[in-house]
Formats: sequence, structure tokens, C-alpha cells
Amino acid sequence: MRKIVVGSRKSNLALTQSKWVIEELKRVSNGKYEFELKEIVTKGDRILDVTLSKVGGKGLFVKEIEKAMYDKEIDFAVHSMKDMPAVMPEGLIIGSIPVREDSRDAFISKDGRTLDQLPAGAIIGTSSLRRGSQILAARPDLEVKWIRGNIETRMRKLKEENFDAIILAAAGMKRVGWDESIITEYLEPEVCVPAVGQGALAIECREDDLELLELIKKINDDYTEKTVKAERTFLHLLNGGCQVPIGGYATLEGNEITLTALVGSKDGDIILKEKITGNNPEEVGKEAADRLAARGAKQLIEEALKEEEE
Ligand SMILES: NCc1[nH]cc(CCC(=O)O)c1CC(=O)O
Repeated sequence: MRKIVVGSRKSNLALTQSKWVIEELKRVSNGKYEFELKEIVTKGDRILDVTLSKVGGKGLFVKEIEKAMYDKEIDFAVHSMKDMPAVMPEGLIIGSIPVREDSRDAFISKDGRTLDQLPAGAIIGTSSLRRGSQILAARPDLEVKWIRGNIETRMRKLKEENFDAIILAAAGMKRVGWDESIITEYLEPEVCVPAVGQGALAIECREDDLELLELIKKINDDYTEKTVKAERTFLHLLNGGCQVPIGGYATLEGNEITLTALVGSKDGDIILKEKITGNNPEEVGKEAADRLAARGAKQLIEEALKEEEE
């Protein structure tokens, strides 16, 4: 019997997601495989006190895990889709995309007041340029302050430090079993376009491990795959990285994909948004990137990159 070794980051969220995938795979494979969970500490987990975009962004959480995969120490890894770089490294692929959790951002305030109800000057904690930009666009009278750490740390900082509210991905909270009643309100995509891939998982493996690919494909979700494809094509073609506020959220009705794509300035003064529909995920993603580029998205990205260098 083949033993499949699953590499996972050590965070509560990563472990929960990896265990969830293992249970799903056990369910569809009738005891045909044995699974082992192996914990890996990544650079992103070690430098938790610096703004993510300053220390190299998304790749930080996946590099060590990918090395372990090349070295065959592990067979696959489960990532949050939104932490995946746009381009996959040679020899590795996203072999399966399971059904997506809630893709919305969750707004959690100290005293239960909603985004609209908070008084001028209230301080919102987020480490996401995308969330910061959209919050300031909706409420220019609020203040955004950087906060980092996993869900548990951020919840503690909301209680103990000078924040009036924080914003977290609803998916993460639900997956690790936080009581939904602590969420003050869900920010709908009309208010805050989620991160590309938010709420979805990516199962990454070696592209030549055909036996494993066949197995993980059994828990692939077609709806999630198509919508995430549209979102990621947009992200990739605009080449936004995480230095600029950027978001993308797609839905699917019948064969028709609707993608809402956004690029903004950090202060929320500029918000460029496009809604594209079509049948082909890649075409929809490309159309969104083209239209936003035509409206000046590339300049926004270049300016954001220049700021980083200063
Ligand atoms: N940026 C870190 C990260 N990566 C994935 C999630 C949550 C789960 C998800 O979006 O799938 C989070 C936490 C957050 O943004 O609040």
C-alpha cells in the first residue's frame, strides 16, 4: 500500500486544511492509501513582524514546501489558493482544486459596530493592501493600521491593542472552527472584492506523479476550478503581485462566468473596477486585465513598485 506524505505549514489553518484534504481523499479512495502529515516551517512563518509585501510576498510560504516536494520528502501540499504565485515552478502543478469555502472578507469590530457605523478616526487593522484600499474608498475618514499574525494573534490584538476592527478571510475562520457569531458583518464583493482565490485551496504536487494526480482529481470541484482560473488569469496577466491593491472574484451560472476585477491605490483614492462575463475562464480573465490596463492599472502598479524601492 502506498503511503502518501502530505507537507503542511505548522499554522493551525494550514494543518486544518491539510487534514481536511486527507479526510476527503480517504473518503474517495476506500482505504487504498495511507497518509502521513509532515510539518514544515517556512520563511514566511519565521518573519511574522514585517509587512508581507516588503519581504518578498507570496513565495515565502511555499518555497520550502516545494523543495521538499522536489526532494520527494513529501508527495503533495495543500495551500491557500490566494498564497500561490501566479506561475508554478517547473515540474510542479496545481493538480486539484477542491470546493471553495466562503470567499468573503469578514469584518470584526470590537464593539459590534459595522463598517458604516464606526465613528470617524476609528482604526482598522489589516495587513492587506487590497482590504486597506477598499476600506478607505468606502470610509476615507477611517484609519488603516498594519496588523500581522495568524487568526488567533489578530483576534488577540483586536482585544488588547488599539484597533476598533479587523478584517479576516471568512474562510480561514470557518475552517479553523471559530464561532461565526464573532463576525460583525460579511463584506460582500460589492463592498470589498476578495483576493484572487480567496477561500479556495490548491493541492500542489509533482506533475509526473500520475497515480496521485488521478486520486486528487477526484476531489476537484469544477465550479471552483473555473472561477479561480478566471481570477488567476487576470492576476497573472496584470502582473500585480502583492505590492498593489488588487482583487478578483468570479462566479459561474450555467456556463457563464462573471468576474469582478479590481485594482486600486493604497489610500483608496483610486479604485478601478471591471465586471466581465463570458464562457471561457482564460478569456474572461484576460479581458479584465486588458480593460483595467487600458484604464491605467499598469501605472498604478508601477507607482506602487517604485514606492517599494524608496
Ligand atoms: N493572507 C494569509 C491567508 N491566506 C489564506 C487565508 C485565509 C483562508 C483563505 O483565504 O483561503 C489567510 C488569512 C486571511 O487573509 O485572513
